[in-house]
Amino acid sequence: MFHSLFLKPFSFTTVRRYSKAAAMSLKAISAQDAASLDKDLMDMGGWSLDQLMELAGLSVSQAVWRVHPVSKGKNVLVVCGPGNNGGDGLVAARHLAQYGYKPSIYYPKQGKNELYSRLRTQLENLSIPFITDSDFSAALGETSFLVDAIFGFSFGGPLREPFGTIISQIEATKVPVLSVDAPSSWDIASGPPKEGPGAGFMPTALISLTAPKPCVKFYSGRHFIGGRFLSPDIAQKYALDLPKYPGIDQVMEVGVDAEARF
Ligand SMILES: NC(=O)C1=CN([C@@H]2O[C@H](COP(=O)(O)OP(=O)(O)OC[C@H]3O[C@@H](n4cnc5c(N)ncnc54)[C@H](O)[C@@H]3O)[C@@H](O)[C@H]2O)[C@@H](O)CC1
Ligand SMILES: [K+]
Repeated sequence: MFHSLFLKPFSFTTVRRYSKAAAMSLKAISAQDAASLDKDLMDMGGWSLDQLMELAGLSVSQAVWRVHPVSKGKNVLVVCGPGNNGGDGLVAARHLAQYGYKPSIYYPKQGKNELYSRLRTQLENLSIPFITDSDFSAALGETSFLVDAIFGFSFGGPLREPFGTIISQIEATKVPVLSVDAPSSWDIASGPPKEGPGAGFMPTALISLTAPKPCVKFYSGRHFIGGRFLSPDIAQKYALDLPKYPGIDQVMEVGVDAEARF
């Protein structure tokens, strides 16, 4: 099932801030279809997971630059989950180091895929620190920006520890947060939990990869689209819009408040 996302009417200020192309409507993709789309890209489209993750992570790093340019503070804490959303965060951290940031990574439950081990090696070779559980609170206090790469479209069910505690800590901080693909702890379809960790979690910015997920209708904040690898045939199969990225950008801001219509 697909949902259309239409941007709220733009004020004069907003029109000046966002290009006409960026004011396009974008259709959302369900978690199930997002997983199926990825499989199609890899099974039939000739893509490998590494390639998709590299482009997703590159988009994330460019969104960080837009929201929090290095002049605003070099310390960026990237919190990574055990799946591919965490992998996007690892790739983004590598780019951020190349851009002049000082990223650090909190990776409490590293996934088993050897791809994550290779990304970790690349980061360690750039002397990017992986912080320990006991240092997480202090790192939260010291960072000027946080990337939430904990869970993406495969998140489901009540939060299992240690992630409930981690989300609560992030929620309690005043540090600006960019969430990758979905605010972690939010149900991909029904949005923020009614109570408990994540119930009050509203990141400063969100980057949707390939297409917004339905939970974006509960989101208010800066919203970007990234993952510039969608081909027209796949877009057509899933009835998605092909975002009109400007020039060589890997990311495009699509509006401050997106509103889903069902
Ligand atoms: N086409 C795209 O847009 C691409 C998306 N990618 C990324 O891949 C993500 C999806 O990756 P995955 O399918 O690996 O899944 P996720 O990274 O969303 O999460 C899966 C992990 O979270 C754990 N988990 C799920 N629910 C939990 C709960 N309630 N409590 C604690 N742990 C829980 C699972 O055990 C699993 O380890 C996307 O959101 C996106 O960030 C890219 O890496 C590749 C291409
Ligand atoms: K996330």
